[in-house]
Amino acid sequence: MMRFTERLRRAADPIWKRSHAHPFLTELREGTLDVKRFAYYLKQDYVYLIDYAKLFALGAVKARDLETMTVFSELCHSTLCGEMELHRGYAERFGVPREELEATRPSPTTVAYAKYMLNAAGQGSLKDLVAVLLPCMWSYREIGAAMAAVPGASEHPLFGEWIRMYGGDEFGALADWCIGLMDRLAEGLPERELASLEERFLDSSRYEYLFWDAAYRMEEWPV
Ligand SMILES: Cc1ncc(CN)c(N)n1
Repeated sequence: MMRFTERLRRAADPIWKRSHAHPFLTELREGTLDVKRFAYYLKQDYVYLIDYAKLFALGAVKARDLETMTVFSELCHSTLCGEMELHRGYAERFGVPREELEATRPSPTTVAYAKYMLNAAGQGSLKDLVAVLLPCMWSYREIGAAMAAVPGASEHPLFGEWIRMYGGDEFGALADWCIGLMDRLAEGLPERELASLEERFLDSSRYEYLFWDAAYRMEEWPV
């Protein structure tokens, strides 16, 4: 029988393909992305990750067993002290002080995506929370691995560090754990509930696409 996450991956394929083909990612892979766009992305991603870390904290609260609770608290810690350290390192290279990074005004897309996730997770149970966060972990792992396989991409003087983080084994193992958890939580659920989780997963996948697009456009509030 097909695993639930296989069904999710298939359903999201047209959206994920659009992300892989987005100029933000093709130019990042080729090393030609405008540094201004990359810096904009990192600042937006930094404030997005603050809410994302809260999502993991909420996962620890909603977990029903100690193992799940422990991994969610590790995910929260690794976001705040591992992933966001990458962003702080880049900010330092760009001469952006830490306070300025943290005070970044979230773009309309950043607000919409982060609040969508927190709202869905806050109102639902652990399976809803995992369905909304899964595209974030899984698509970055897929994007990172694809980029790391491009000869020379991981050694790029600017983008290499980003590619090594998301294409690396540590990030990959955490993404795998989230995939396994989704499958376990979906076991035995009626089709109506599976379809609702799939919709959550697809909406987050759409927001992932929008996030790349907003970064490429360097989206700002119109007024
Ligand atoms: C928007 C977004 N989505 C996912 C990830 C990977 N944690 C991220 N850094 N930023």
